[in-house]
Amino acid sequence: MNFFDKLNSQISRSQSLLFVGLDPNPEMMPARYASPNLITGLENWLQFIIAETADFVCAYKPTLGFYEALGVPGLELLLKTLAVIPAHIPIILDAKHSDLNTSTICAHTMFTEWQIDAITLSPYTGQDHVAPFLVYPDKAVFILCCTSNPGAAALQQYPSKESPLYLQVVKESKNWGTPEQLGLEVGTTNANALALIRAIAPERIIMARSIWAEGSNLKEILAAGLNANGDGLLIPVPQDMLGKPKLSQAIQSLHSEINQIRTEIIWDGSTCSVWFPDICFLDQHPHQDLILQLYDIGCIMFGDYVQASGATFPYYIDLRKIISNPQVFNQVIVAYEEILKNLTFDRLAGIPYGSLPTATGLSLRLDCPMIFPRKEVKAHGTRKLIEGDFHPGETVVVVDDILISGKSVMEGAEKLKSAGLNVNDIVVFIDHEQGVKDKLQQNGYLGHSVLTISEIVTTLHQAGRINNEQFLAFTESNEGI
Ligand SMILES: O=c1ccn([C@@H]2O[C@H](COP(=O)(O)O)[C@@H](O)[C@H]2O)c(=O)[nH]1
Repeated sequence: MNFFDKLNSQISRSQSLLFVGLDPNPEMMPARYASPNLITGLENWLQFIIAETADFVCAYKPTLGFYEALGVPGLELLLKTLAVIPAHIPIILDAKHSDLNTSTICAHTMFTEWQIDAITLSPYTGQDHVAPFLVYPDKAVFILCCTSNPGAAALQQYPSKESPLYLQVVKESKNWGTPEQLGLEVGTTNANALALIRAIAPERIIMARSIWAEGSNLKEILAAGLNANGDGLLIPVPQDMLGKPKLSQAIQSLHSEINQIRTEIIWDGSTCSVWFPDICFLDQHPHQDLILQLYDIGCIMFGDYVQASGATFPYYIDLRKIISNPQVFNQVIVAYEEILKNLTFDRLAGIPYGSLPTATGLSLRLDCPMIFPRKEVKAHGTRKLIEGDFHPGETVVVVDDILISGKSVMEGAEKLKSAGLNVNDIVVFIDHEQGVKDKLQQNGYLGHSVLTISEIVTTLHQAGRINNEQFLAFTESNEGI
Protein backbone atom coordinates (compact mmCIF):
# COMPACT_ATOMS: atom_id res chain seq x y z
CA MET A 1 0.00 0.00 0.00
CA ASN A 2 1.43 3.41 -0.87
CA PHE A 3 1.79 6.26 1.61
CA PHE A 4 -1.22 8.13 0.29
CA ASP A 5 -3.54 5.11 0.62
CA LYS A 6 -2.11 4.23 4.03
CA LEU A 7 -2.66 7.79 5.22
CA ASN A 8 -6.20 7.93 3.84
CA SER A 9 -7.06 4.56 5.41
CA GLN A 10 -5.86 5.77 8.78
CA ILE A 11 -7.73 9.08 8.36
CA SER A 12 -10.94 7.10 7.70
CA ARG A 13 -10.25 4.69 10.56
CA SER A 14 -9.48 7.41 13.13
CA GLN A 15 -11.64 10.13 11.53
CA SER A 16 -8.71 12.36 12.36
CA LEU A 17 -6.34 14.75 10.61
CA LEU A 18 -4.20 15.02 13.73
CA PHE A 19 -0.62 13.85 13.79
CA VAL A 20 1.68 13.55 16.77
CA GLY A 21 5.35 14.49 16.94
CA LEU A 22 7.29 11.72 18.68
CA ASP A 23 10.16 13.81 19.93
CA PRO A 24 12.45 12.69 22.77
CA ASN A 25 13.05 16.25 23.89
CA PRO A 26 14.45 16.13 27.44
CA GLU A 27 13.24 19.69 28.01
CA MET A 28 9.62 18.72 27.36
CA MET A 29 9.67 15.36 29.16
CA PRO A 30 7.19 15.44 32.08
CA ALA A 31 8.80 15.14 35.53
CA ARG A 32 6.93 11.90 36.20
CA TYR A 33 9.17 10.16 33.64
CA ALA A 34 12.42 11.29 35.29
CA SER A 35 14.74 8.31 35.60
CA PRO A 36 18.46 7.79 36.35
CA ASN A 37 18.73 6.82 32.71
CA LEU A 38 17.44 9.66 30.51
CA ILE A 39 16.87 7.35 27.52
CA THR A 40 14.67 5.04 29.62
CA GLY A 41 12.59 8.00 30.77
CA LEU A 42 12.18 9.27 27.22
CA GLU A 43 11.35 5.80 25.94
CA ASN A 44 8.62 5.33 28.55
CA TRP A 45 7.16 8.72 27.75
CA LEU A 46 7.13 8.07 23.97
CA GLN A 47 5.48 4.67 24.50
CA PHE A 48 2.83 6.31 26.68
CA ILE A 49 2.17 8.92 23.94
CA ILE A 50 1.72 6.21 21.31
CA ALA A 51 -0.58 4.10 23.51
CA GLU A 52 -2.75 7.11 24.38
CA THR A 53 -3.04 8.57 20.87
CA ALA A 54 -2.97 5.69 18.37
CA ASP A 55 -6.77 5.67 17.93
CA PHE A 56 -6.99 9.40 17.35
CA VAL A 57 -4.19 10.24 14.93
CA CYS A 58 -3.59 9.82 11.22
CA ALA A 59 0.23 9.73 11.46
CA TYR A 60 3.25 9.96 13.71
CA LYS A 61 6.15 12.29 13.04
CA PRO A 62 9.42 11.55 14.86
CA THR A 63 11.95 14.36 14.49
CA LEU A 64 15.32 12.89 13.59
CA GLY A 65 17.29 15.76 15.17
CA PHE A 66 16.03 14.98 18.68
CA TYR A 67 17.20 11.36 18.37
CA GLU A 68 20.53 12.34 16.80
CA ALA A 69 21.13 14.77 19.66
CA LEU A 70 21.09 11.81 22.07
CA GLY A 71 23.92 10.09 20.18
CA VAL A 72 24.04 6.37 19.49
CA PRO A 73 21.49 5.58 22.27
CA GLY A 74 19.22 8.15 20.60
CA LEU A 75 19.32 6.33 17.27
CA GLU A 76 18.63 3.07 19.10
CA LEU A 77 15.68 4.79 20.76
CA LEU A 78 14.41 5.84 17.33
CA LEU A 79 14.41 2.25 16.10
CA LYS A 80 12.65 1.07 19.28
CA THR A 81 10.05 3.83 18.92
CA LEU A 82 9.42 3.03 15.25
CA ALA A 83 8.94 -0.62 16.25
CA VAL A 84 6.11 0.13 18.68
CA ILE A 85 4.10 2.30 16.29
CA PRO A 86 1.14 0.20 15.05
CA ALA A 87 1.93 -0.97 11.52
CA HIS A 88 -1.18 0.62 9.99
CA ILE A 89 -0.25 4.16 11.11
CA PRO A 90 1.99 6.06 8.67
CA ILE A 91 5.30 7.39 9.94
CA ILE A 92 6.63 10.68 8.59
CA LEU A 93 10.27 11.11 9.57
CA ASP A 94 10.97 14.78 10.12
CA ALA A 95 14.54 14.86 8.81
CA LYS A 96 14.49 18.10 6.73
CA HIS A 97 17.18 16.31 4.74
CA SER A 98 18.95 18.59 2.29
CA ASP A 99 22.22 17.00 1.23
CA LEU A 100 22.39 15.84 -2.37
CA ASN A 101 25.38 13.55 -1.83
CA THR A 102 23.61 11.51 0.83
CA SER A 103 20.09 11.42 -0.66
CA THR A 104 20.32 7.98 -2.25
CA ILE A 105 21.84 6.23 0.74
CA CYS A 106 19.59 7.99 3.24
CA ALA A 107 16.47 7.17 1.22
CA HIS A 108 17.52 3.52 1.15
CA THR A 109 18.18 3.29 4.90
CA MET A 110 15.13 5.26 5.99
CA PHE A 111 12.63 3.72 3.60
CA THR A 112 13.81 0.12 3.41
CA GLU A 113 15.59 -0.51 6.73
CA TRP A 114 13.69 1.79 9.08
CA GLN A 115 10.45 1.25 7.13
CA ILE A 116 9.28 4.83 7.46
CA ASP A 117 6.56 5.93 5.04
CA ALA A 118 7.49 9.53 4.31
CA ILE A 119 10.23 12.05 5.00
CA THR A 120 10.48 15.82 5.18
CA LEU A 121 13.03 17.45 2.84
CA SER A 122 14.38 20.96 2.44
CA PRO A 123 13.93 22.35 -1.05
CA TYR A 124 17.08 24.30 -1.78
CA THR A 125 19.11 21.50 -3.29
CA GLY A 126 16.30 21.11 -5.81
CA GLN A 127 14.80 18.22 -7.67
CA ASP A 128 18.11 16.32 -7.93
CA HIS A 129 18.10 15.93 -4.17
CA VAL A 130 14.42 14.94 -3.99
CA ALA A 131 14.44 12.44 -6.87
CA PRO A 132 16.28 9.62 -5.00
CA PHE A 133 13.47 9.65 -2.42
CA LEU A 134 10.81 9.41 -5.12
CA VAL A 135 12.09 6.23 -6.70
CA TYR A 136 10.26 4.34 -3.94
CA PRO A 137 6.71 4.24 -5.32
CA ASP A 138 5.09 3.45 -1.97
CA LYS A 139 6.82 6.26 -0.11
CA ALA A 140 6.34 10.03 -0.03
CA VAL A 141 8.16 13.25 0.70
CA PHE A 142 7.04 16.51 2.28
CA ILE A 143 8.83 19.58 0.99
CA LEU A 144 9.43 22.34 3.51
CA CYS A 145 7.87 25.43 1.92
CA CYS A 146 7.46 27.80 4.75
CA THR A 147 8.50 28.02 8.40
CA SER A 148 7.26 30.26 11.18
CA ASN A 149 10.77 31.23 12.36
CA PRO A 150 10.82 35.04 12.45
CA GLY A 151 14.29 35.07 10.87
CA ALA A 152 13.07 33.05 7.89
CA ALA A 153 10.88 35.91 6.70
CA ALA A 154 13.86 37.65 5.08
CA LEU A 155 14.18 34.73 2.68
CA GLN A 156 10.62 33.47 2.48
CA GLN A 157 9.09 36.86 1.69
CA TYR A 158 11.79 37.70 -0.84
CA PRO A 159 11.58 39.48 -3.25
CA SER A 160 8.11 40.85 -2.54
CA LYS A 161 4.95 40.18 -0.57
CA GLU A 162 3.05 39.74 -3.84
CA SER A 163 5.42 37.11 -5.15
CA PRO A 164 7.24 35.57 -2.20
CA LEU A 165 9.83 32.84 -2.51
CA TYR A 166 7.80 30.36 -0.48
CA LEU A 167 5.09 30.34 -3.18
CA GLN A 168 7.77 29.73 -5.80
CA VAL A 169 8.94 26.75 -3.71
CA VAL A 170 5.37 25.40 -3.81
CA LYS A 171 5.04 25.92 -7.57
CA GLU A 172 8.42 24.42 -8.37
CA SER A 173 8.19 21.43 -6.03
CA LYS A 174 4.81 20.46 -7.48
CA ASN A 175 6.72 19.60 -10.65
CA TRP A 176 8.95 17.16 -8.79
CA GLY A 177 6.39 14.56 -7.78
CA THR A 178 2.76 13.54 -8.07
CA PRO A 179 0.23 14.55 -5.40
CA GLU A 180 0.38 10.97 -4.09
CA GLN A 181 4.12 11.19 -3.53
CA LEU A 182 4.86 14.80 -2.72
CA GLY A 183 3.21 16.89 -0.01
CA LEU A 184 4.06 20.27 1.46
CA GLU A 185 5.22 21.18 4.95
CA VAL A 186 3.94 24.58 5.98
CA GLY A 187 4.79 26.14 9.32
CA THR A 188 2.72 29.25 9.86
CA THR A 189 0.20 30.95 12.11
CA ASN A 190 -0.79 33.13 9.19
CA ALA A 191 -4.02 31.85 7.66
CA ASN A 192 -3.58 34.08 4.61
CA ALA A 193 -0.21 32.53 3.79
CA LEU A 194 -1.72 29.07 4.15
CA ALA A 195 -4.65 30.07 1.93
CA LEU A 196 -2.26 31.29 -0.77
CA ILE A 197 -0.46 27.94 -0.69
CA ARG A 198 -3.71 25.99 -0.77
CA ALA A 199 -4.88 28.08 -3.74
CA ILE A 200 -1.88 27.10 -5.84
CA ALA A 201 -1.70 23.54 -4.54
CA PRO A 202 -5.34 22.45 -4.22
CA GLU A 203 -4.44 18.79 -4.65
CA ARG A 204 -1.50 18.49 -2.26
CA ILE A 205 -1.41 17.17 1.27
CA ILE A 206 -0.25 20.00 3.48
CA MET A 207 1.39 19.11 6.76
CA ALA A 208 0.76 22.15 8.96
CA ARG A 209 3.30 23.09 11.63
CA SER A 210 3.58 25.77 14.29
CA ILE A 211 -0.10 26.65 14.16
CA TRP A 212 -0.58 26.78 17.92
CA ALA A 213 1.11 30.08 18.73
CA GLU A 214 -0.80 32.28 21.10
CA GLY A 215 -3.57 34.21 19.39
CA SER A 216 -3.77 31.91 16.37
CA ASN A 217 -7.25 31.00 15.23
CA LEU A 218 -7.83 27.32 14.55
CA LYS A 219 -10.96 27.94 12.51
CA GLU A 220 -9.20 30.36 10.17
CA ILE A 221 -6.25 28.00 9.80
CA LEU A 222 -8.52 25.11 8.91
CA ALA A 223 -10.59 27.17 6.48
CA ALA A 224 -7.39 28.26 4.78
CA GLY A 225 -5.64 24.90 4.68
CA LEU A 226 -8.31 22.26 4.15
CA ASN A 227 -9.01 21.24 0.59
CA ALA A 228 -12.43 21.36 -1.06
CA ASN A 229 -13.37 18.04 0.55
CA GLY A 230 -12.49 19.24 4.04
CA ASP A 231 -9.29 17.23 4.26
CA GLY A 232 -5.78 17.26 2.75
CA LEU A 233 -4.42 19.05 5.83
CA LEU A 234 -2.47 17.26 8.55
CA ILE A 235 -2.75 19.06 11.87
CA PRO A 236 -0.14 18.76 14.64
CA VAL A 237 -1.15 17.93 18.19
CA PRO A 238 0.23 20.80 20.32
CA GLN A 239 3.54 19.80 21.87
CA ASP A 240 2.56 20.80 25.42
CA MET A 241 -0.49 18.50 25.27
CA LEU A 242 1.87 15.51 25.02
CA GLY A 243 3.03 16.05 28.61
CA LYS A 244 -0.48 15.69 30.07
CA PRO A 245 -1.21 12.58 32.18
CA LYS A 246 -4.73 12.42 30.66
CA LEU A 247 -3.43 12.69 27.11
CA SER A 248 -6.04 10.45 25.56
CA GLN A 249 -8.85 12.60 26.92
CA ALA A 250 -7.18 15.84 25.78
CA ILE A 251 -6.57 14.56 22.26
CA GLN A 252 -10.13 13.27 21.92
CA SER A 253 -11.47 16.66 22.81
CA LEU A 254 -9.19 18.36 20.23
CA HIS A 255 -10.18 15.72 17.68
CA SER A 256 -13.90 16.52 18.23
CA GLU A 257 -13.31 20.26 18.07
CA ILE A 258 -11.45 19.95 14.75
CA ASN A 259 -14.07 17.68 13.21
CA GLN A 260 -16.83 20.05 14.30
CA ILE A 261 -15.02 22.95 12.59
CA ARG A 262 -14.42 20.83 9.47
CA THR A 263 -18.13 20.07 9.26
CA GLU A 264 -19.00 23.74 9.58
CA ILE A 265 -16.48 24.69 6.91
CA ILE A 266 -17.68 22.04 4.48
CA TRP A 267 -21.35 22.93 4.87
CA ASP A 268 -21.03 26.64 5.28
CA GLY A 269 -19.66 27.64 1.88
CA SER A 270 -20.37 31.28 2.63
CA THR A 271 -17.98 31.17 5.58
CA CYS A 272 -15.04 30.65 3.22
CA SER A 273 -15.92 33.56 1.00
CA VAL A 274 -16.18 35.87 4.01
CA TRP A 275 -12.63 35.03 5.05
CA PHE A 276 -10.95 34.54 1.74
CA PRO A 277 -12.91 36.27 -1.00
CA ASP A 278 -10.28 35.43 -3.62
CA ILE A 279 -10.44 31.73 -3.07
CA CYS A 280 -13.37 29.66 -4.23
CA PHE A 281 -13.34 26.11 -2.96
CA LEU A 282 -16.38 25.17 -5.02
CA ASP A 283 -16.79 23.95 -8.60
CA GLN A 284 -13.20 22.89 -9.11
CA HIS A 285 -12.36 21.45 -12.49
CA PRO A 286 -11.41 17.76 -12.22
CA HIS A 287 -8.14 18.52 -14.03
CA GLN A 288 -7.50 21.72 -12.05
CA ASP A 289 -4.14 20.58 -10.73
CA LEU A 290 -2.92 19.51 -14.14
CA ILE A 291 -4.03 22.79 -15.71
CA LEU A 292 -2.16 24.78 -13.06
CA GLN A 293 0.96 22.69 -13.49
CA LEU A 294 0.87 23.05 -17.29
CA TYR A 295 0.65 26.79 -16.79
CA ASP A 296 3.48 26.77 -14.25
CA ILE A 297 5.86 24.90 -16.55
CA GLY A 298 5.15 27.29 -19.41
CA CYS A 299 2.88 25.18 -21.63
CA ILE A 300 0.13 27.80 -21.53
CA MET A 301 1.16 31.34 -22.36
CA PHE A 302 -0.75 34.57 -22.59
CA GLY A 303 0.03 37.44 -24.99
CA ASP A 304 -0.58 38.08 -28.68
CA TYR A 305 0.34 35.02 -30.73
CA VAL A 306 -0.05 34.71 -34.49
CA GLN A 307 -1.41 31.32 -35.60
CA ALA A 308 -0.69 29.42 -38.81
CA SER A 309 -3.94 30.82 -40.24
CA GLY A 310 -2.69 34.40 -39.67
CA ALA A 311 -5.21 35.02 -36.88
CA THR A 312 -3.92 36.44 -33.59
CA PHE A 313 -4.95 34.68 -30.37
CA PRO A 314 -4.40 36.00 -26.84
CA TYR A 315 -2.75 32.72 -25.83
CA TYR A 316 -0.45 30.02 -27.12
CA ILE A 317 -0.32 26.41 -26.05
CA ASP A 318 3.02 24.65 -26.24
CA LEU A 319 2.48 21.05 -25.16
CA ARG A 320 5.84 20.04 -26.59
CA LYS A 321 7.39 21.14 -23.29
CA ILE A 322 5.83 18.28 -21.33
CA ILE A 323 8.55 15.91 -22.52
CA SER A 324 10.98 17.68 -20.19
CA ASN A 325 8.77 17.15 -17.18
CA PRO A 326 8.02 13.44 -16.70
CA GLN A 327 5.68 14.02 -13.77
CA VAL A 328 3.38 16.34 -15.74
CA PHE A 329 3.85 14.25 -18.89
CA ASN A 330 2.60 11.21 -17.02
CA GLN A 331 -0.52 13.04 -15.88
CA VAL A 332 -1.20 14.14 -19.45
CA ILE A 333 -0.88 10.55 -20.67
CA VAL A 334 -3.26 9.33 -17.97
CA ALA A 335 -5.80 11.98 -18.99
CA TYR A 336 -5.67 10.84 -22.66
CA GLU A 337 -5.97 7.24 -21.49
CA GLU A 338 -9.27 8.01 -19.75
CA ILE A 339 -10.75 8.79 -23.18
CA LEU A 340 -8.92 6.15 -25.20
CA LYS A 341 -9.99 3.29 -22.96
CA ASN A 342 -13.59 3.77 -24.15
CA LEU A 343 -12.71 3.66 -27.85
CA THR A 344 -12.11 0.70 -30.17
CA PHE A 345 -8.95 0.62 -32.30
CA ASP A 346 -6.13 -1.63 -33.46
CA ARG A 347 -3.33 0.95 -33.48
CA LEU A 348 -2.77 4.50 -32.48
CA ALA A 349 -1.14 7.22 -34.54
CA GLY A 350 0.55 10.45 -33.48
CA ILE A 351 0.72 13.53 -35.68
CA PRO A 352 4.33 14.73 -36.17
CA TYR A 353 6.12 16.25 -34.53
CA GLY A 354 4.37 17.57 -31.46
CA SER A 355 2.29 14.49 -30.70
CA LEU A 356 4.86 11.77 -31.32
CA PRO A 357 6.09 11.66 -27.69
CA THR A 358 2.51 11.53 -26.41
CA ALA A 359 1.55 8.78 -28.85
CA THR A 360 4.68 6.86 -27.84
CA GLY A 361 3.82 7.21 -24.16
CA LEU A 362 0.27 6.02 -24.82
CA SER A 363 1.47 3.13 -26.96
CA LEU A 364 3.62 1.90 -24.07
CA ARG A 365 0.99 2.54 -21.44
CA LEU A 366 -1.85 0.87 -23.37
CA ASP A 367 0.41 -1.77 -24.88
CA CYS A 368 -0.97 -0.81 -28.28
CA PRO A 369 1.12 -0.66 -31.48
CA MET A 370 1.84 2.79 -32.84
CA ILE A 371 2.33 4.22 -36.31
CA PHE A 372 2.60 7.76 -37.63
CA PRO A 373 2.00 9.49 -40.94
CA ARG A 374 5.14 11.32 -42.06
CA LYS A 375 4.96 15.08 -42.26
CA GLU A 376 7.07 15.10 -45.42
CA VAL A 377 7.82 12.03 -47.53
CA LYS A 378 11.54 11.46 -48.16
CA ALA A 379 12.78 11.42 -51.74
CA HIS A 380 15.23 8.63 -50.87
CA GLY A 381 15.28 5.40 -48.85
CA THR A 382 11.92 3.68 -48.39
CA ARG A 383 9.93 6.84 -49.23
CA LYS A 384 7.33 5.71 -46.77
CA LEU A 385 4.23 7.80 -46.12
CA ILE A 386 3.58 5.97 -42.87
CA GLU A 387 6.14 4.78 -40.35
CA GLY A 388 5.56 1.55 -38.43
CA ASP A 389 3.83 -1.69 -39.36
CA PHE A 390 0.13 -1.95 -40.07
CA HIS A 391 -2.41 -3.93 -42.11
CA PRO A 392 -4.88 -2.22 -44.42
CA GLY A 393 -8.39 -2.49 -42.99
CA GLU A 394 -7.25 -1.89 -39.42
CA THR A 395 -8.75 0.90 -37.35
CA VAL A 396 -6.44 3.63 -36.09
CA VAL A 397 -7.17 6.25 -33.45
CA VAL A 398 -5.37 9.52 -34.09
CA VAL A 399 -3.81 11.42 -31.20
CA ASP A 400 -2.87 15.09 -31.41
CA ASP A 401 -2.11 17.95 -29.03
CA ILE A 402 -4.46 20.80 -29.87
CA LEU A 403 -7.23 21.41 -32.37
CA ILE A 404 -7.29 24.92 -33.78
CA SER A 405 -8.69 24.60 -37.31
CA GLY A 406 -8.34 20.82 -37.39
CA LYS A 407 -6.25 21.11 -40.59
CA SER A 408 -3.11 19.32 -39.40
CA VAL A 409 -4.87 16.43 -37.72
CA MET A 410 -7.19 15.85 -40.68
CA GLU A 411 -4.25 15.92 -43.10
CA GLY A 412 -2.59 13.21 -40.98
CA ALA A 413 -5.79 11.17 -40.86
CA GLU A 414 -6.19 11.41 -44.64
CA LYS A 415 -2.68 9.98 -45.15
CA LEU A 416 -3.60 7.03 -42.94
CA LYS A 417 -6.83 6.51 -44.84
CA SER A 418 -5.02 6.66 -48.18
CA ALA A 419 -3.04 3.59 -46.98
CA GLY A 420 -6.25 1.63 -46.44
CA LEU A 421 -6.63 2.30 -42.71
CA ASN A 422 -9.87 3.36 -41.02
CA VAL A 423 -9.88 6.47 -38.85
CA ASN A 424 -13.01 7.14 -36.82
CA ASP A 425 -11.78 8.87 -33.69
CA ILE A 426 -9.42 11.78 -33.13
CA VAL A 427 -8.33 12.43 -29.55
CA VAL A 428 -6.67 15.72 -28.63
CA PHE A 429 -5.62 17.23 -25.35
CA ILE A 430 -7.08 20.68 -25.96
CA ASP A 431 -10.04 21.73 -28.07
CA HIS A 432 -9.87 25.37 -29.11
CA GLU A 433 -13.66 25.13 -29.58
CA GLN A 434 -15.15 27.53 -32.16
CA GLY A 435 -16.87 24.63 -33.90
CA VAL A 436 -13.74 22.67 -34.81
CA LYS A 437 -15.24 19.39 -33.56
CA ASP A 438 -18.26 19.97 -35.83
CA LYS A 439 -15.82 20.45 -38.68
CA LEU A 440 -14.20 17.11 -37.87
CA GLN A 441 -17.62 15.49 -37.80
CA GLN A 442 -18.48 16.92 -41.23
CA ASN A 443 -15.35 15.17 -42.46
CA GLY A 444 -16.33 11.86 -40.90
CA TYR A 445 -14.33 11.99 -37.64
CA LEU A 446 -15.47 11.97 -34.05
CA GLY A 447 -13.39 14.45 -32.03
CA HIS A 448 -12.65 13.92 -28.33
CA SER A 449 -10.73 16.26 -26.07
CA VAL A 450 -9.40 16.14 -22.52
CA LEU A 451 -9.90 19.89 -22.02
CA THR A 452 -11.39 22.86 -23.78
CA ILE A 453 -9.57 26.15 -23.93
CA SER A 454 -12.42 27.81 -21.98
CA GLU A 455 -12.04 25.32 -19.13
CA ILE A 456 -8.33 26.07 -19.00
CA VAL A 457 -8.68 29.82 -19.01
CA THR A 458 -11.52 29.79 -16.45
CA THR A 459 -9.52 27.56 -14.10
CA LEU A 460 -6.42 29.74 -14.39
CA HIS A 461 -8.49 32.83 -13.72
CA GLN A 462 -10.23 31.30 -10.69
CA ALA A 463 -6.89 30.21 -9.27
CA GLY A 464 -5.45 33.71 -9.69
CA ARG A 465 -2.84 32.63 -12.26
CA ILE A 466 -4.13 35.08 -14.86
CA ASN A 467 -5.56 38.50 -14.18
CA ASN A 468 -8.92 39.98 -15.20
CA GLU A 469 -7.37 41.66 -18.22
CA GLN A 470 -5.99 38.38 -19.58
CA PHE A 471 -9.28 36.64 -18.85
CA LEU A 472 -11.29 39.34 -20.64
CA ALA A 473 -8.92 39.32 -23.63
CA PHE A 474 -9.63 35.62 -23.95
CA THR A 475 -13.42 35.84 -23.54
CA GLU A 476 -13.62 38.71 -26.04
CA SER A 477 -11.50 36.85 -28.60
CA ASN A 478 -13.50 33.71 -28.08
CA GLU A 479 -16.77 35.54 -28.68
CA GLY A 480 -15.31 37.49 -31.59
CA ILE A 481 -14.21 34.58 -33.74
O1 LIG B 1 -1.70 27.38 -29.45
C1 LIG B 1 -1.35 26.60 -30.35
C2 LIG B 1 -1.88 26.63 -31.64
C3 LIG B 1 -1.44 25.74 -32.60
N1 LIG B 1 -0.50 24.83 -32.30
C4 LIG B 1 -0.04 23.91 -33.38
O2 LIG B 1 -0.99 23.89 -34.45
C5 LIG B 1 -1.64 22.62 -34.58
C6 LIG B 1 -3.12 22.73 -34.55
O3 LIG B 1 -3.55 23.67 -35.50
P1 LIG B 1 -4.65 23.29 -36.61
O4 LIG B 1 -5.11 24.62 -37.12
O5 LIG B 1 -5.74 22.53 -35.89
O6 LIG B 1 -3.97 22.46 -37.64
C7 LIG B 1 -1.20 21.82 -33.37
O7 LIG B 1 -1.03 20.47 -33.70
C8 LIG B 1 0.09 22.49 -32.98
O8 LIG B 1 1.14 21.91 -33.70
C9 LIG B 1 0.03 24.79 -31.05
O9 LIG B 1 0.88 23.98 -30.73
N2 LIG B 1 -0.41 25.68 -30.10
